[in-house]
Amino acid sequence: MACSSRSLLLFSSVRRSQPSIPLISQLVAQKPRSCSLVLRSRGVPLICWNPKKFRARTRSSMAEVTADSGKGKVKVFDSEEEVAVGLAKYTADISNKITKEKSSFTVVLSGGSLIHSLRKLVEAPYIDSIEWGKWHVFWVDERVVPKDHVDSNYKLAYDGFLSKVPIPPGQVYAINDALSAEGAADDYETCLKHLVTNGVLQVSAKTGFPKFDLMLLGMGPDGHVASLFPGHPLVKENKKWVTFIKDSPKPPPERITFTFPVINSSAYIAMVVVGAGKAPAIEATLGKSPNSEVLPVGMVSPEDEMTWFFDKQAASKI
Ligand SMILES: O=C1O[C@H](COP(=O)(O)O)[C@@H](O)[C@H](O)[C@H]1O
Repeated sequence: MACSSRSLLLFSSVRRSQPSIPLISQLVAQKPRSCSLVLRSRGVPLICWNPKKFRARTRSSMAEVTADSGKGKVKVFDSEEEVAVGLAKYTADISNKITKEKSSFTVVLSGGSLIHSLRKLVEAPYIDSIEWGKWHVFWVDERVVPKDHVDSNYKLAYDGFLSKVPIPPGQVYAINDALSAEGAADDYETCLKHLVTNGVLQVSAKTGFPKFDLMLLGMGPDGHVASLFPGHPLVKENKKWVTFIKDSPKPPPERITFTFPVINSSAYIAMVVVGAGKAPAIEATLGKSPNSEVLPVGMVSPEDEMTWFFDKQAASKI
């Protein structure tokens, strides 16, 4: 890269060191008199941007509005496709921030539509910018079924995400699918306690519950998060780290789930919600006159930062 105060030239190879969108934005923000960005593949220039065109692209392609709702940052995107790009950028940024500071980055996934929304993270430029070797992956909830069952949240994440990135297999913490719901919840809690003891997982100084770095969560149309359903007594569990349910209103009935004290002790939470079918629960939670009955999604409140990712349909009633 050659860069003078008012002019700037940037070369990069597409596969290994493609500049990230934030880097490009930063460079453009310096307002150099001239700026060429040339992405090269095996020495062959592929794309050339000038800053004026890039600014136009940025404006039209980042159709995103960010606001503060009082319950966290709200990002609304034009389409689900753009939600996926925004989520990839957000996740890569947090991963890079934490992996600069620590030797482990603890990430919790939900099942459901969240995994589809993570698809851009396994594409360039994001996949190449992440220190996958430091990732430790957990599930906020899991269905008590074999790992190769179509209902398994592990299988969903493996097929759509984990099989595409080089996270060491020993740092992917699936439930023990040979156990009962109760046994699997106890076993998972024990596993978390070991990870606290060996320093992979931290504990919140405020609550004494484990403090994960990032939770990437989805929400059901009824406002449930993890396997914590509206009106179910499990939403009030305040001692256990991991618990179980045998009467889930959404099949399959047997599941294990993190409890609210664990969810709310995490540093960052991204709540990813797309589609018109989820707009009523979002209205009840973030709308002008929120419902008197607080849905589980409305109880989510991490220690450091909450960010909501919506497409226009999910945000249509707020
Ligand atoms: O059953 C579950 O549902 C929720 C929401 O799923 P979605 O497909 O409506 O996004 C999910 O977050 C949870 O992990 C899963 O077990």
